[in-house]
Amino acid sequence: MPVVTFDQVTVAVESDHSPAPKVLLDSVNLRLAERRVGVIGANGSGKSTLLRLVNGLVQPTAGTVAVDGDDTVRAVRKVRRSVGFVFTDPLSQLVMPTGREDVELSLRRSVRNGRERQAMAEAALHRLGLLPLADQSIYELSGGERQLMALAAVLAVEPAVLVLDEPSTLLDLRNRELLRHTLAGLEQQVIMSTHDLELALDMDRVLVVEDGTVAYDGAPADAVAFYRALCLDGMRHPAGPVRGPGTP
Ligand SMILES: Nc1ncnc2c1ncn2[C@@H]1O[C@H](COP(=O)(O)OP(=O)(O)OP(=O)(O)O)[C@@H](O)[C@H]1O
Repeated sequence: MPVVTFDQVTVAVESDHSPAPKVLLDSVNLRLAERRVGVIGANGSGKSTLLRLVNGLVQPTAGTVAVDGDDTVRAVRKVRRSVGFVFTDPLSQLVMPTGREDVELSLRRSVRNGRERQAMAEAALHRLGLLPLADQSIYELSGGERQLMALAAVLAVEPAVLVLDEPSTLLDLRNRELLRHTLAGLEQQVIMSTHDLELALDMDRVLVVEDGTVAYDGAPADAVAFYRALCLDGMRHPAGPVRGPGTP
């Protein structure tokens, strides 16, 4: 299994609202060697930032991130060959008119032979039940269908590490189960952020990100319990308890 390491990683950006930089992640240390790593946490806590560091889409302001010892900044090309990244919004990823063309484009670098590439694309589309939609315009697909198509395009090249940023947001129950089943059958390492706590429970290890730090790191059930407590506590302050409509 690949090993992804974060060594004293801080990400800070210039802020329009304050002279001090805004800290998105603060001194994160991690060694991820499990097959299934989940990342959960509130909106804006830093999950996407953490994931984007793994393939060099975000660079650390301080510290280093490495995949099997390869620095994600200095060896970014090598890292990107082994790390596949699936975005939350499939339209920021799918660039070709149809899903089939997109999957074939993904394979272009690694598979020179055209027929072989077509066969591999066919297999990747088949795996996610997408063959009937393969030649339809991307813009005529539903959000969930596009999300699966983006996953097929990344899975086709069989990256050693698969990073998924909230992959189930647009999926219905059936397709969410298909995603779970697909992830369960993958050989490679998966690092996935999600708001779907049931999906998080399928992982081997779960990180809870809170305000730019890893507030909990451990077994999925414990991490989910920690996160629930954190959220419910958060609802009690600073604005007071959340009241439903009609609450006196
Ligand atoms: N380039 C940037 N410049 C300024 N602020 C940023 C930038 N990227 C992210 N942020 C801020 O950093 C924080 C963490 O963002 P991030 O996208 O990592 O959160 P998240 O946990 O993935 O949230 P969500 O669950 O809503 O997707 C947010 O407050 C966000 O507004």
